[in-house]
Amino acid sequence: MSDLPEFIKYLYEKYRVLDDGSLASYIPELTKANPDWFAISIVTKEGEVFQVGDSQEHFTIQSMSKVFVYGMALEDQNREILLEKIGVEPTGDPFNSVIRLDENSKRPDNPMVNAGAIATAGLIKGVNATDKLNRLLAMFRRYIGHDVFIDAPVFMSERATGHRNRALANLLLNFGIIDNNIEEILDLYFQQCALVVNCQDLAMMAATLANRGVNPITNKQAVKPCYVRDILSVMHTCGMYNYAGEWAYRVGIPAKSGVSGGIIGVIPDKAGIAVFSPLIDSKGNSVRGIKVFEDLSDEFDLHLFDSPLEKCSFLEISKNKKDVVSQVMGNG
Ligand SMILES: NC(=O)CC[C@H](N)C(=O)O
Repeated sequence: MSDLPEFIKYLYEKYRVLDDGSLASYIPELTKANPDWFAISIVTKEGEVFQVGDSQEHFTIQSMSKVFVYGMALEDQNREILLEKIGVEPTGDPFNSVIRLDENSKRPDNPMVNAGAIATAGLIKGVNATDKLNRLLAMFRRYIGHDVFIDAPVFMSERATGHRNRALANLLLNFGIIDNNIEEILDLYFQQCALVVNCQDLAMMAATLANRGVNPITNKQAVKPCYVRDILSVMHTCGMYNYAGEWAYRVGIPAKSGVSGGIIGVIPDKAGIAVFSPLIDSKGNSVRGIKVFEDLSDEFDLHLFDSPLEKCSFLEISKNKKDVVSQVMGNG
């Protein structure tokens, strides 16, 4: 019997009361989120689902989309062409910074920051804008396993206010990274960010990556297995922006966050994890999300560099922790 269901309930209770952080407000529509929303979902590579809280609440995927669109660009172009246009170096800068793109004058540092993600959107193939969007939606559908749609008000809200992203796109054009259909590329980028998901969907998408690109429920291949390694590498080094180093140190799970308050993490060959709580810190990462991932990583030895000898059998907790959990949950 796995201890996981009880443990995530415990984490939910432990961090529900934490109300640090604030709602993202630079995209006006995101301020409509309820700060109390909180969910933890885990999907194993066999398709088993464990979850607690508001796991069916809808929100937009925001920057977590960058992971999946990067995978699609890898398939559409190939590794070398992509590397010429977009690097794989962490920036240490905020996700929406223009500084390094201008200073480097060549290419965005990585596909997980906005500059790199806009460049990635520019590399998606299709005969016209509609075709590109349809291909993108079909790709998301393969990961999630059911029909998907775009939140039009969030899309319009970001399109109307995304001046910084527009500035990045203009710099990318200046450096010859994207061609001059800037508004079309930005639309695709804003649309991918406005994809509607819930926490369970996110965990399923992460589980698909954990399962080498195959959705554990539908058994459909969402991305070619040879690219999963590339995707997880950039998640590991760049997925948490200017917190990526500390995250790799403390949590050690390839992950990606979004300003709507989600964080996805991939445990290769085991499971996908998603936490959703819209209160974010100054770096754009969910406050409760970080805490939950830290505890899960510690408790189940999920850090990539935990010694294999010390790793406990997946999803079982220690006797001491069991006592703490029982006390908090009121059944000890
Ligand atoms: N970190 C994020 O989630 C940012 C995504 C948002 N759509 C933006 O471009 O600013």
